[in-house]
Amino acid sequence: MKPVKVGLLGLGTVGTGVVRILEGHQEDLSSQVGSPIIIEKIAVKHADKQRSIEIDPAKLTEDPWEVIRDPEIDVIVEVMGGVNGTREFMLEALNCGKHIVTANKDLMALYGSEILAKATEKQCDVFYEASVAGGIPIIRTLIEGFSSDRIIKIMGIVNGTTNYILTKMSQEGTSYEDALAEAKQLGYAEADPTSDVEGLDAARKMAILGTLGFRANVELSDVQVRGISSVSKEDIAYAKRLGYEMKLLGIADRDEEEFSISVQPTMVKKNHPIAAVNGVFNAVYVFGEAVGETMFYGAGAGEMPTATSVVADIVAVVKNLKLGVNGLKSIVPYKPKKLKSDEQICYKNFLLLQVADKAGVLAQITQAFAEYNVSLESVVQSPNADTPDAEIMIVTHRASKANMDQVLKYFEGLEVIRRVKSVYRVEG
Ligand SMILES: NC(=O)C1=CN([C@@H]2O[C@H](COP(=O)(O)OP(=O)(O)OC[C@H]3O[C@@H](n4cnc5c(N)ncnc54)[C@H](OP(=O)(O)O)[C@@H]3O)[C@@H](O)[C@H]2O)C=CC1
Ligand SMILES: N[C@@H](CC=O)C(=O)O
Ligand code: NA
Repeated sequence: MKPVKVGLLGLGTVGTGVVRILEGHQEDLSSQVGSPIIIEKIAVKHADKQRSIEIDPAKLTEDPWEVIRDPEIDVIVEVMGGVNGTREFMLEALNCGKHIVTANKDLMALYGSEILAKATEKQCDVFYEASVAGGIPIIRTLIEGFSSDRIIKIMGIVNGTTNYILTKMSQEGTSYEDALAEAKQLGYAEADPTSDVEGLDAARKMAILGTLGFRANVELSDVQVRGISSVSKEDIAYAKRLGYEMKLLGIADRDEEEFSISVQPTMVKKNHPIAAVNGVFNAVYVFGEAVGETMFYGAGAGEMPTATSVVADIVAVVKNLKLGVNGLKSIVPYKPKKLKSDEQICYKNFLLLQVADKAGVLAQITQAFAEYNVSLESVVQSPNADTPDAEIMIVTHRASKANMDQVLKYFEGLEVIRRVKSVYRVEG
């Protein structure tokens, strides 16, 4: 049994987990694929860095090209991150006939179609299960499990860092800054956590899920993005008071052939299963025309859950090697991309307004909604303890994004509205 040789690019949080699993589960793995899987070489930035695992120093290099061009290596496992440079490494690895396993959603969201096309040309596998929702096998599920169905909606908590922060703020009253520092320390956050908190990491993952679910080429620029940096403890408290949990939700939904994809802080009704997903856990809810409701749950980030998906992808590559069927499994989007207009994007909204506490105010506000055909589900007014003003919480029925934008514009000219404090999408 000739061993299958793996070259690792990166030995950080995820790379370390990959080494641990490949070493710790070697017997199980080799009996599944019929060969030992061994790590031949590892590229790192700092070869002399102290590591939490023991590594033969002869395997380490600071030159990724040495790994990519090593003729002994069959599979390149890319867990170093980044886009520029990494894209070139991946394309060259494919040119050298090597299969790729990557956890890099930035790369797959931006250059996935180029990399997958090259893989098909070179009859190589490119698997990227760890790039979305860490340890949850959601990519495999969309490609294989739902190959027979038509996906109508995908709704996901796909960023562990922000779910950790929102959960800490909601359940323990932790400050945003402290919760983010903890998420960094636990290895959940990206090298630059701005992409977590501003929703970009989730947007990249939703672009990948949208492409797989709708079989159209969804690009990052097609995803409307808002992060959690403006979510206050007060917003979370108001959400709770009305029976909702605040979550950073990626939502991809379609009507017939037209779809929209967004990432935004969303108030989710407490009885929806996704509202109960807390901490670093992720969940992806998928509604298929035939299957109906399904939901997949698990750790979305962290060393061992993410490495589980990476190693499962290595196993898949090796099984294909044995069968001689590499390069056949990537989904090439074949449907035309038709994005919904703002008139077609409809959902419920929550608004928190600070208003003058005097007669006729409510009438002026409801008039604005009536003007733009937005119907209201509930209106709650309460005094504001710190000012002579009042606060009004409003939940609308489903309304088009275009009409809601008009209402908000109208509010800018209303003297009785001191401030629109918050606006959130509502689900469930
Ligand atoms: N952390 C997580 O929970 C998850 C991460 N991912 C993705 O996995 C990838 C890796 O993440 P993570 O393990 O957290 O990242 P880390 O920052 O922990 O590790 C990065 C590794 O890559 C090495 N590296 C960086 N740049 C270079 C370079 N130019 N040449 C050679 N080696 C380099 C570093 O070397 P050195 O150690 O010497 O500094 C380090 O070992 C990213 O794409 C990330 O988005 C996906 C899902 C979950
Ligand atoms: N930073 C990401 C890591 C996994 O993709 C997250 O927090 O989800
Ligand atoms: Na996954």
